Parts: sequence; C-alpha cells; structure tokens
Amino acid sequence: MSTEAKARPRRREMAAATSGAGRCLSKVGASRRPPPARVRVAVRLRPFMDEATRASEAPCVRGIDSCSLEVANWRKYQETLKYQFDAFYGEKSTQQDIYVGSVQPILRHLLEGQNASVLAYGPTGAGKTHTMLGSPEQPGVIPRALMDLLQITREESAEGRPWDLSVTMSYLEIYQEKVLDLLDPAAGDLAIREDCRGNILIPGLTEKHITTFSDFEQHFLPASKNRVVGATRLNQRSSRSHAVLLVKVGQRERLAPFRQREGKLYLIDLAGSEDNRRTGNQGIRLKESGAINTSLFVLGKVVDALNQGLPRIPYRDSKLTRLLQDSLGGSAHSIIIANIAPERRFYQDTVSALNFTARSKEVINRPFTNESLQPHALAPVKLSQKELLGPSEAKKAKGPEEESTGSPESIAAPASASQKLSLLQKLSNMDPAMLENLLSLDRLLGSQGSQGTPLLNTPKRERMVLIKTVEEKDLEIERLKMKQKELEAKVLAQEVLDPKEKENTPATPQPLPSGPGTSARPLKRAVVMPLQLIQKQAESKIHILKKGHKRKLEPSQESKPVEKAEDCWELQISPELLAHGRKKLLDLLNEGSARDLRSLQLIGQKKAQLILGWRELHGPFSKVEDLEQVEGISGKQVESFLKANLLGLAAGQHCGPS
Ligand SMILES: Nc1ncnc2c1ncn2[C@@H]1O[C@H](COP(=O)(O)OP(=O)(O)OP(=O)(O)O)[C@@H](O)[C@H]1O
Repeated sequence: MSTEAKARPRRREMAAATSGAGRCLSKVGASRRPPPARVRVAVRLRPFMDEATRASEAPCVRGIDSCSLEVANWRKYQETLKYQFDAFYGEKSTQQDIYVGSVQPILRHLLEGQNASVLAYGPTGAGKTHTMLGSPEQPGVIPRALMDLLQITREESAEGRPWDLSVTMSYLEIYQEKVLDLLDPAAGDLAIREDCRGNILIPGLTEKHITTFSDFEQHFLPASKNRVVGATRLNQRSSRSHAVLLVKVGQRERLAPFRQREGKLYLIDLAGSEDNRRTGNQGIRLKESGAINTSLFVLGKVVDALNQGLPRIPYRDSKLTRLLQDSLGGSAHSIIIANIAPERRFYQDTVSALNFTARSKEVINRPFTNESLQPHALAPVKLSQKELLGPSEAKKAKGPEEESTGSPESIAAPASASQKLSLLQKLSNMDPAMLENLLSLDRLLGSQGSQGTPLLNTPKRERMVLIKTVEEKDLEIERLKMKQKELEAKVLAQEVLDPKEKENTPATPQPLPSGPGTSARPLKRAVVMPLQLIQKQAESKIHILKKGHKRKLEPSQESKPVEKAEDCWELQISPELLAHGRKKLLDLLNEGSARDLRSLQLIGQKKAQLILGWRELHGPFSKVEDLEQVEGISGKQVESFLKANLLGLAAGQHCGPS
C-alpha cells in the first residue's frame, strides 16, 4: 500500500477531531484562557541494531505496559527502576503507532489557534531522526503530520466553509547557540524576538507557503542537506544541531467579524545528549557537544519548572528554549518523545534520558530478568560464603563430613594466628603485580590437581590469605621433595641390602591396600607422585625464583630502626606461554563483550565502554599495546594491565570471549 493510501484513514480521523475542535472553539470564545497544559512525555525504545548484539546480550530496558517500563539497576542488581510516562512504545512499535498515539491528537489544537511542539529527545544513536523523519518506507512524525495538516487545511478551507486556511513552513537549526536558516544558509545567525503579545518571532527567517506535500518536500529535502552532521564514535551521522521545522497554520474568517488565528507547530529533532567519555569527542565535536548538552540541560529545567508550576521558567537561558517560549508551556501543547536504545552500551544514556523525562520513578524489588542479566554482569562478583571466608576461615566453617575428607591441602596445616598476621604484613608490602602473578600460579596449581582456590575480585585481605596458602604450598612442596629424596635413598639402600624384595615389588603403582599392615612404599607413591607431577608441569612453564634478600629499615620500639631481610622474587615465564597469553588477551579485547572485558583485571565498566567505543570506531586492535590509543587509558595503565592479566590468561584461567 502506498504511503498516500495509508495516510487516508488517518486524515479522516483527524478531520473528525479537528472539525469537532472547530465547533468547540466557537462555543469557548476567544477571550477565555484555556487551562495550562502539561508537557507530555512518551518513550520509544528502538530495536537492537544488529542481530549479533541481540543474540549476545539481553536488553537493559523492558516495557511493563503501555505507559511504564523498567530498567535494570546496575548498582543493585536485585532491583529494577520503574518509570511511568504518558505513553511507552516498545521496540515492535511502528511509526504509525507513535504518530497516531502521541502526535496526531495535539495537531487539532493548531486549528484552534494554539501552539504545539513535538520534540524528539534522547542519546545519540537512539532513534530521534528515525522517529521524526523516518525513511521513505517508514515515514516518521514530520511527513505524517505535514500530510495530515495539508489535507485538513484543504478540506477546511473548501468553498462554503467559514475559514480560509493557509500553511507556511520554515526550517532552521540551532547550532552552537546560533540560529541558522536552513532554507537560506547564507543568512547567518538570526535573532529571536518577542512581540508585545508575547509571541516569539525570528525576523528574516524564510517562510514558504505550501499547499501540497510535494511543495513541502521540494523545500524540505534540499534544506535537510544543509544540516550539520558529523561522525562520532556512537553514530557515523550524528546530528550536531537541533533541527527545528516550524509549520504555521493561519486562518482567516471569511465572514464578519473576520477573525484571524494562527497556530504554530514546532517539530524538533534535538541533537543527541552526549557523554563525551563515550563519544570520544574532541576539538570541534567537543565544543558542539558542550553547546548541545547545555541547551538540553536548560530544556530539562524548563520542562521541570513547567510541570511543577514554578513562577519563573528559565526560557531565556538557551536559544532553544527561548524559541520555544510560546510553544512549550502556557496554553501550548507539547510532547517530548524520549528515544532510548536497548543495548547495554547505552545503559547510562538510557537512564539519564529517562531521568530527564520521567514524571515518576520507583524502585521495584525484583530482578530484571533471571535469564538475561547475569548478576556478575551487573554488579561486582558475589561470592559464596566459603569464597568470602578464604581457605582457612572456610575450613573452620566446613561441616564435620567435609572436614574429614583428606586433600593435598589438608596436609599443609594452617598457620597460627600470629604467624598468619606476620605473613599478611609481609605480603601487604609486596608488589601488586607480584601478588597477581602468585595468585595465577595458585590457580594453576589448583587446576592441576589440588582443590581449586578462589578467586578474582576477592577483597585484598582475602587475596593475601590465598597467597599465604600458596606460599605454604611452596614450602610444603619443598619439604615433600626432600622427604621423597630421603625415601628414595632409603629404598635404594634397602634394595642393596635386600635384592629379593625388588622382585616382589610391582613395577607400576598399585591402588592403596585397605587392610591393616600397609607398608610405607605404596604411601610414598600415593603422596609423592602427584606432587612431583604438579611441580614438573608448573616448572616447565613458570618459574618463581627467589633472587635473594633485600635489606630494609623498619621502625621499631627501640630508638634505632631495625634492619630486616625481605625476600625478593622474580617470575620467569616461558615465551610460548607469554605469546599464548597475549593472543588470548588480544582476542578478548577484539571480540569480548563489555562483560568479558570487565572480567579482566584493572578493567571496570568505564574502561570496558571506552574499549568498545574505540573498537567500534577503529576496528580490531592489532596488538594489546594499542590499548594506549584508547582515550582515557595511559601507557602506564596498559603496562599494569598486561602484568595483571597475561599470566592468568596464559595459565588458562580466563575463558575466551563469550
Ligand atoms: N525504531 C527503529 N526501528 C528501526 N531502526 C531504527 C529505529 N530507531 C532508530 N533506528 C536506526 O538507528 C540508527 C540511529 O538512529 P538515528 O540516526 O535516528 O539516531 P539519532 O538519535 O537521531 O542520533 P543522533 O542524535 O546522533 O543524530 C539509524 O540507522 C536508524 O535507522
């Protein structure tokens, strides 16, 4: 069906509404002041922009009903934020739904001589231009409103009707607080004036008479090309200005008393609210962004003041609000369509856009979606009680059955409280990168036979307890190696003394006999062999070498500081293991989601977003060091990042991109 054909029923609907309004108007009389109108707010959630993102992540917003929606609360993942609006349009809503539901009803006020405005608000890339302009296949608010208005004016001013109607259009942009005529770009910055009746005018602004939709297109399409757009990290064709289409509907009464009326309609595609840490704006883009954000901030203050009925409305604080002074608040009818996006990278923008436009908001105590937003993606990792306690405390918390289960760790007795304290003090002086590396080694040992030991993201104190366990394990390994040598020497000596026994000894390790009278030999195999194996595997890849002692002066109760020896450590990792770690890290940086990136050491929400933004704009990183090119990440940070992550990844402690 053609757009023209689709528009026909709408015209009939609107014609009914407007002629009703016309009759109503004659009863009301010109002198009666209509009640002040509140600024209405509708929210439109656009769909995911690509199937891959839709498949890999859950939306961070979901609709509840036709007026409310909820957003995951990433600070408290067991809560959601519920927002209430005049209308909510979900991702499946069509251009027709938005137009008929929220825009068409206010157009009839133009024929009553009142002003109206429709503003598309929202973060950059969330669908404002799509909502206002759309495409030839999916025309937005502007073409639909123009078609209806032109049709109505033709019908209402037909011969024999009491009023003669005419329509004019002007098209301007507010760019860096300058008012520029898009129908006459050479005109320069235009002034905004107010006449004695409080009407806002722009002297010198081009006004074109239009009677048909093709008249409109003839002026509008070339003028749209004059609009300032530019590429940012988040939108290749980002609108850098507020585009304002002004449509005036004039009416002249054909018979006495020959009254005249004029209704103004502003259709505004606002520039996107921008978080410059994410857009990566610099230079001119940053300056543009400053102007955009300032005028949007003032718009927010104006809407708040209007909706709260405050005596002073700060219209004059920006060109945009000054222009809208007679069309926003008072007797004007306004609707803000807040456009939001479902992707997680838009989360902060979505919440700010909703907070900007929200009439009411409440916190609901229930998870957003069980299956979609995994807790660790939304909040710092929540650990089980056992993990939080750390190995020694966890052991205390274990039940009797668990406690009786023997494990290699259970051989190493926990240190006494005073020993523990001194170890902790010693460890707290260690280089953090060294701590990380030791942790990785701990994990490696854990994965190669001993009980897995927690964990990334544990508090520092807990990490220290873990590292203490690693140190204890190292000592235990040393002790057992010595013991093994001793036992082997004893066995050799025994074999020399009793060669017969050698013949009776099985060549391969046998299961432990369960009965009484077990000799020490099978026990030697059961304990020593696995430890040897662990040691061998770890040794082939990673060496932690004690380089010697560093002497350090420490304050003491006596007058003189006491000289203390401190162990110095050096880590040696095989080049293949390092290369493997680097490759894994690079894959994660290039393919990982925000959640994957956040699971890396030293990468939080902000850095993950910066990396994603950079990747989107520049494509994949060719080497890990390219991270330095990401705005907000310094060379030093890249160095620490490498130190903190390489070993863990090389040792296989991190899975690939999800
Ligand atoms: N409801 C929707 N359905 C399908 N595609 C959409 C929808 N909303 C937006 N898009 C698409 O998303 C992309 C970004 O939208 P758009 O340019 O309208 O964003 P914007 O908010 O105007 O951005 P900016 O402020 O940077 O100009 C476009 O490719 C657009 O076609």
